[in-house]
Amino acid sequence: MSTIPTVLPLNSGHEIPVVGLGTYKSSSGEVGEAVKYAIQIGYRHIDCAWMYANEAEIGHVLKEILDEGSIKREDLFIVTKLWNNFHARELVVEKLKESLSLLNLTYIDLYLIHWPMGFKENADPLPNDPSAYTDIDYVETWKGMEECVDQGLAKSIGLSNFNEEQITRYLVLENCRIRPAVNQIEVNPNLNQKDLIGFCKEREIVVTGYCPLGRAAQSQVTPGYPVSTLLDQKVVEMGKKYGKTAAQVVLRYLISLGIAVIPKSVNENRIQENIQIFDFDLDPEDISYLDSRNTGQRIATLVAYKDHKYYPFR
Ligand SMILES: NC(=O)C1=CN([C@@H]2O[C@H](COP(=O)(O)OP(=O)(O)OC[C@H]3O[C@@H](n4cnc5c(N)ncnc54)[C@H](OP(=O)(O)O)[C@@H]3O)[C@@H](O)[C@H]2O)C=CC1
Ligand SMILES: O=C1CO[C@H](CO)[C@@H](O)[C@@H]1O
Repeated sequence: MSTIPTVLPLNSGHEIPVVGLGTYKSSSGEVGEAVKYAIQIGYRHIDCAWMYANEAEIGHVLKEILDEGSIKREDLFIVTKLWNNFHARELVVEKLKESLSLLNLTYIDLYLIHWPMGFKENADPLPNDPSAYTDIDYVETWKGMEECVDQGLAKSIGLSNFNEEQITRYLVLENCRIRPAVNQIEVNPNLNQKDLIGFCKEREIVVTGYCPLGRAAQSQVTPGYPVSTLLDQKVVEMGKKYGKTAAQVVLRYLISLGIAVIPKSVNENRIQENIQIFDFDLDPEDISYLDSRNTGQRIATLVAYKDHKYYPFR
C-alpha cells in the first residue's frame, strides 16, 4: 500500500494536516459539537472564516479543549479568512484580531485572503450593487497580511480563489516579502484543478481543496450546481470493492493529487468517515474513471461579481 502523508510542508516552515474540518453553513448549536467531536477523533485542522459567522461558537469549544489540557495549542492547525469588505491594508490586522478574539486564540496558523475582489467596508458582505466594489489592489491587502505575521498573529498567510495570473503578480513581480503558503480553491472530481495545483506546486504553494464532496446533497436540488460525484453509482460501487463509501473514494482520490482537503460535516459518522481515508489505495482504472469526471463545472462561482476588476474565474 502506498503511503500518503498526513501533513504537507508549507513554505513558512510549518505543516498543514491533509484532512481538515470545513465549517461553512455549520449552524449554531451544531458547529461547536462538530469541532469538538472532530478534534476528539483526531482532526487537527479546522477551516473557519469571518464570513461563516460561527467563529464564536468554535472559539468556545477551542477554549474548553485547550483548558482541559490533553491537546495543546501547537497540536492544532486553525485557519481563518479575511472577507472582501476588509481589503484596505489598515483593516487586515484589525480583522484578524477580531477573528482571534472570537476564536479564543492568540494566533492563527493560517490566515487567507478569502477572495481577490474587494468590497467597501460598510457594504453588505454579499452586495448586489457594483457601487459597493472597491478596486483596492490585493497586493496592498497582502502587505496587511504580512503585518499579521510580523506581529506574531499569524504563523502562515495565503490566498483563496486566486488564479494563476493573480498569484504571479505576487511572485514574479516580487510584490511580496512573505510568500503565500497556501491557495485554497474548489477541488473535486468535477473540477480537479490539476493545472492550477501543478502551477502552485512549482511555486511551493500548497493547495487546499474546498467543496471536496461537491456539496453532495445540495448538488441534487440546487439549480446550476454540478451533480456531485458522490451520487455517481459507479463511484458508490467502486467504494464497495474497498469497503469504503463514495465520499471516502473521492477524498482518497483528491489527497493523492498532493493537496489538503476540508470536507464539512456536522454528523459524527460522516466526520469520522471523512478522515478514514489513509488505509487503502485506488486501482489505476478507478483513478482513470475519476479523472474522466473533470468537466470543469464549478460550485462556488460568485458569478454575481463577474464584472469586478479582480474576479478570478474569467
Ligand atoms: N475559500 C472558499 O471560498 C470556500 C471555502 N470552503 C470551505 O470548504 C469547506 C467544505 O466545502 P463545503 O462547501 O462545505 O462542501 P463539501 O463538499 O464539504 O460538502 C458538504 C456537504 O456534504 C455533506 N457530507 C459531509 N460528509 C459526507 C459524507 N461522508 N457523505 C455524504 N455527504 C457528506 C455535508 O452534510 P452533513 O454536515 O450533514 O454531513 C454537507 O451537506 C467549507 O465548509 C468551508 O470551510 C467552502 C467553499 C468556499
Ligand atoms: O467560503 C465560502 C463558502 O461558499 C460560498 C459560495 O457558496 C463562498 O462564497 C464563500 O467563499
